[in-house]
Amino acid sequence: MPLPKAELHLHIEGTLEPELAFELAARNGVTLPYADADALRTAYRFEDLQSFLDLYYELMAVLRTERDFGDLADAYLARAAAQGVRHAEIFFDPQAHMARGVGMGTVVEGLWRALGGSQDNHGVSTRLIMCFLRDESAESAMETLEAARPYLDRIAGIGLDSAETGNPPGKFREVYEAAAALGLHRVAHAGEEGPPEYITEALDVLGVERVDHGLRCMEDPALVERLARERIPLTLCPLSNVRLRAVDALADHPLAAMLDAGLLCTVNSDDPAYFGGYAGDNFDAVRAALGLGEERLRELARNSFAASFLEHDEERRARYIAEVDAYEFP
Ligand SMILES: Nc1ncnc2[nH]cnc12
Ligand SMILES: [Zn+2]
Repeated sequence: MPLPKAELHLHIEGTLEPELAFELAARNGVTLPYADADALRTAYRFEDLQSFLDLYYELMAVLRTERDFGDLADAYLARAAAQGVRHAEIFFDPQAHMARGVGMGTVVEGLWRALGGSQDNHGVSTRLIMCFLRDESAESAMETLEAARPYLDRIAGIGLDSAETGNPPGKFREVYEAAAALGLHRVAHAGEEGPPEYITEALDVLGVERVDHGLRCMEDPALVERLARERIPLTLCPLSNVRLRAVDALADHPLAAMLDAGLLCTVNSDDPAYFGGYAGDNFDAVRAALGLGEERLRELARNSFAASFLEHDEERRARYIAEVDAYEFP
């Protein structure tokens, strides 16, 4: 049995495996510019975040119906469960679908087909986090929040993703204020490719409760000290960082140094179909590359539940953490 863990940084569109992409393309009469799943896989060589995002958005063309979104999420939940994920907080990018004429209702209700039965079918509790695309306008983000109003009983929080450089968090101050007034949780990608100042801005201007990635905080010792003191969770994605060249190699990843600095780190998969591994694969990879011992792995798993939005169910959180404490490594 794998180490129990929560996954807190997972883009559902980034779980689209090439085989499912071709199946959905055939179902929806969409032509993909690749001969087959293997040919598509060979295109997964990225220079940086933008070169990944270009392919990520291109492949979304196959997602059209509620059934498609449900099948996508169900496939993820099955894989995640097999790797010890007990709780998943799942990002989705509605603007990328609405721009193609796929409505908010299709996306949310489609995802809910899988999420609604996830506890019973996979033993995985879930939360849904709606992300705004930071390379789109602040007005578009606000319109997206408005479009989500009928579905807010399904949505636990908001996030901010897509091309970071040149799109600082402060651009989205108003929509984050509006989301806070609606009682939504707030997170944002910051410090993946962008500078440490974006992390500070996400905290101070957007009021985020967790920072997604946050890797580049290590360039600013005062910021590291603050993040540690305030117990701000960071959702790190080691295999993503290697594939998108935020770090040269896994052995150079600062995760161990971040834990030593007292940061509340978690390990997640980001876009597992593209980056070579799901949550458990990321744990295995850092264990091997960084020589993390059992207590460090247990700390990462405990952190994932401590940082999750389970405030409505503290009993469940305590049960998950007790499972981590009792876990015996093989
Ligand atoms: N790693 C990442 N960074 C920013 N936006 C994303 N969208 C999907 N994956 C992302
Ligand atoms: Zn991400």
